[in-house]
Order: sequence, then structure tokens, then C-alpha cells
Amino acid sequence: MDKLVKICGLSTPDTLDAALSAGADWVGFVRFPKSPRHVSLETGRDLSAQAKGRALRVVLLVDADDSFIQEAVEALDPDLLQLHGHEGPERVAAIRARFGRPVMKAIGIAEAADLSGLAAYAGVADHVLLDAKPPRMPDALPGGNGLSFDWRLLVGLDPRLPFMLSGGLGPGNVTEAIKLTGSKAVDVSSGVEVKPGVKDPDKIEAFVKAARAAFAA
Ligand SMILES: O=C(O)c1ccccc1NCC(=O)[C@H](O)[C@H](O)COP(=O)(O)O
Repeated sequence: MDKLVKICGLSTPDTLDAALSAGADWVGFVRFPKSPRHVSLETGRDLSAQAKGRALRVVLLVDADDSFIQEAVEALDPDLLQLHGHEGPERVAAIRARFGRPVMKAIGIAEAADLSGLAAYAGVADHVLLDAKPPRMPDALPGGNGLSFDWRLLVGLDPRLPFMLSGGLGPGNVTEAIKLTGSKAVDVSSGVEVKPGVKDPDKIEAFVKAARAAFAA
């Protein structure tokens, strides 16, 4: 995987423009109604058109059924689908085959044992997103919680497919995260916000700059 910076949960033209102008490689749009970052099909269509040709467009879905995925694919025409629920290898393979888009499967990490599930996605998913496991609370979101996991778990890891590091990253810690894990790809949502769902253009720019500098070091 090339060196990649992804800004996830963009929901307005201005903050999307900030991400594109800062040089984000991937931009993410959330299609999950319980999320403060959820975009309607109409907004998603417009944002996706704005990003087309400037960044790879990712649509994030959580345990979505085929009709929900179909309408997202038709409206947003994503370059990649991010599956952030309990989709197992068979479901990931089925979605990839049916919708003809590359897929990134999110895996929640809290301890070393959580990494053992990765191998099952080799040859099935195109990428994995290693994210912090969500808190065990009834209303917790499956992702976008601003929580980190212990990055030392990734030292020496052979994930057998390209991985992107996520969870609690921000302009102030992405340098250390890249240095420690050697990750070639990073993803952020809460760390470039002023409050859940409200992105900050200055933080977006600072994050992209810090990640690029760390990749180059
Ligand atoms: O961002 C959300 O609201 C969201 C909702 C449901 C599932 C996943 C969600 N976000 C996942 C992401 O891609 C985030 O970028 C990733 O979990 C990291 O989030 P953060 O720790 O807030 O940077």
C-alpha cells in the first residue's frame, strides 16, 4: 500500500474541500443513521461528486443489507466500501462480488487475540482497518469514538493484507503512531473535529501534514 492518509466522516462541502486541499488520499462518507457523521443520499451524492478524481471515495457501512448498500453505491459511486460492523469473511466476499467495489474490513482491536481474526480476511478483503474496539456501552458507535488501542500490539505484525491504522489518532499523536507501528496508512475522524460530527479544517490540515512528515522521516 502506498503512503495513505484518510479523513473519515466528512459531511460538508467546506470540510471536504479542506481535506482535499490538504492532500488527503482517501475521504470517507458515513452511511449509518445512528452516527453524527451520517450523510443523506443527496448530500453523499454531492460530496462524492466534489471529491471525484481528487481522492479515493470511501463509503462506510455497518451491517448493511444489500438494498441499503445498493442505494449507497448508486448515489455515491464509491471507489471503496468500508465495512465497519460484524461482517464476517463470507459476507465481505459476497458484498465485494455483488457490488464490484474493493472492500476494507474494519477490525476492532483491544488485545493481541483480536489480531488472530485478520488472517480470515486475506484474499477476501482488499484492505483491513485496524481500529480500537468500541466501548462496551449500549449506545456506543462501532467506530469514530476517538479511542486508541495499544499500538505496540502491531510491532512485527504480518497482517497478510494491506492495513490502515485508525482509532484515536490526531495531529498530536499520528507521528508517534507511524513511528512505532511502521504503518503506511492512517485514518482519522474524531481527532480532526471540534465536536462529534463537526470537522475542523485547521485540524485536518495539521493531521495530513504531520502524517506526511512522519511517512517521510
Ligand atoms: O465515524 C462514525 O461515526 C462511525 C460510525 C459507525 C461506524 C464507524 C464509524 N467511523 C469509523 C471510522 O472510519 C473512523 O475513522 C475510525 O473508527 C476512527 O475514528 P476516530 O477514533 O474517531 O478517529
